[in-house]
This record gives sequence, structure tokens and C-alpha cells, in this order.
Amino acid sequence: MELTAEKIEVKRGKKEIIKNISVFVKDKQFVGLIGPNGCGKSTLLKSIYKSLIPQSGSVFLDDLDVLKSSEKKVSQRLGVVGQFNEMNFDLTVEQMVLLGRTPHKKLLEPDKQDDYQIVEEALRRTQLLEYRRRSYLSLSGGEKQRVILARTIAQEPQLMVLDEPTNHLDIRHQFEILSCVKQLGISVLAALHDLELAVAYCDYVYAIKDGEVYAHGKPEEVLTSELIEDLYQIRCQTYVNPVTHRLGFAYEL
Ligand SMILES: Nc1ncnc2c1ncn2[C@@H]1O[C@H](COP(=O)(O)OP(=O)(O)OP(=O)(O)O)[C@@H](O)[C@H]1O
Repeated sequence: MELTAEKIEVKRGKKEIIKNISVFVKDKQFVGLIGPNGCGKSTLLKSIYKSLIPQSGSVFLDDLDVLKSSEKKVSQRLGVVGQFNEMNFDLTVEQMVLLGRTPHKKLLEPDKQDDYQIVEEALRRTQLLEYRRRSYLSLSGGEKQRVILARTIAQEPQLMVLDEPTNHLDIRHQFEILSCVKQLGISVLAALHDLELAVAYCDYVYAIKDGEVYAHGKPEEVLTSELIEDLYQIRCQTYVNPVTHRLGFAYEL
């Protein structure tokens, strides 16, 4: 599934938060959004997954016009792992993940054998099988993050949007969650803060600064010392990481 988001503009009061941004995700591509706090990554993602309506621009999933389509139609194709996963009522982990099936059901349609199989597979992929009877609210931040990913996997989207999915996660789980998403073999658009993770997982990145696309391309081409210094206002030296053999970054204020 391809995402084509073109000429997106978002204003809040007089402030232009997103200034004419276009972003493309090709079929099965893993695309990263990077940039400093407040540059507009979450706002751009929200306007793509319809949590806010941009002042102008268009968003298409293949030929589905997202901004003009029902939430149900969009949710059958697009899944979201957001930044904040708090809720006030308690469900078990399994019940939470079953909610991912909602877009594929009619109103009040009961859960079927198929739904339970899909949930089981999502719990397995996120290593949550042992947690299925646990209360969601009793989980740690990192465990909750994995449940939200499992719920989104159970939704069976063809495009997944992730807003800083590695928040709350220890180093191993940061790699695991992104590997798990990559193994789904679907199109992905993810806001990431960790540039080494961006190099490890992204086929393509967009660097955002002050609500505009500052640079875009393959991670190894975009993530130069000069770009990182401009983008984050920090001294940076790139090198070949001796362990991963990929691009690495050393920083100093
Ligand atoms: N409703 C709003 N009213 C006014 N300003 C807003 C509103 N929503 C977002 N902003 C501002 O827009 C800018 C972009 O915010 P956004 O959350 O998109 O940034 P971000 O790149 O995702 O940041 P972070 O890396 O910190 O998550 C910020 O300066 C934020 O304060």
C-alpha cells in the first residue's frame, strides 16, 4: 500500500506548524521522520491518520482519499501506534488486543475464531503471550507500548504509522519493536528520535525542521554531520559503528 500525503498545511492560531509538507511511502517501504522536539512530526502524523484535519493538502492510501473517507474504511487499512497510551478503564491484555479487530466488524458483531487466532499471533509476535490475562493498567510503560503494537498488528493494517514507538523501551526492546514492525512486511511511517535506529530500519527518511522538509533521501545520504548539526543544533561526528558496521553518530553540546 502506498501513502501519498501532499502539500499538507496545519495552522494553530497564527502559527504555521506544518508548512506545505509532502511525504510519500512506497509499498512495503519503512520511512522515518526525524527532527528536533517541536518541529512538527506528531502534527504531521496526526494529519495523515486523520486525528486532525489539515488546513490544506491531501492524503491518499493507494486511491482511498483518507480525509474524505469514513474512520472505519481508513482503520481497515491504516494502524497507529501513538505516543501516549493512557486510558481510564481497565481491560486485560487480550481484550485490549482484540479491540484491534473492531474496524473489521459490524456493530456488536461477536469475536470469532479467526479474531482470536489473529490476536494470538499478534501476542506471539510482540512476546506477550504470557501477559494475556494481565490487567493493562498494571503494566509498565514499555509493556503497554508492546500491547498497543499488538493491538495495531491485530488490526491487520497495510500501512502502520508510529509516533516515537521506542519511547519507554529499553535498548533491547527498541530493536525488538522495530524488528517486529519490519517483519510485518507492510508500509511504515515512523517518527524516530534515535538516528542509529533510523539507519538500521529505514529505507528512506524525511528530516523535518520548523514545520518544513529540510532534507529527504536514504538515511546514509541524508544523515551527514552537517545536516545533524543544523537540524539539532549540536556538534556531531559520524563514523562507521564497529559493532553494527552501519553509520554511527557521536554528539557533544
Ligand atoms: N493545538 C496546538 N496549538 C498550538 N500549538 C500547537 C498545537 N499543537 C502543536 N503545537 C505546536 O506545534 C509544534 C509541533 O508540535 P509536534 O508535537 O508536532 O512536534 P514534534 O516534532 O512531534 O515534537 P516531539 O519530538 O517533542 O514529540 C510545537 O511547537 C507545538 O507546541
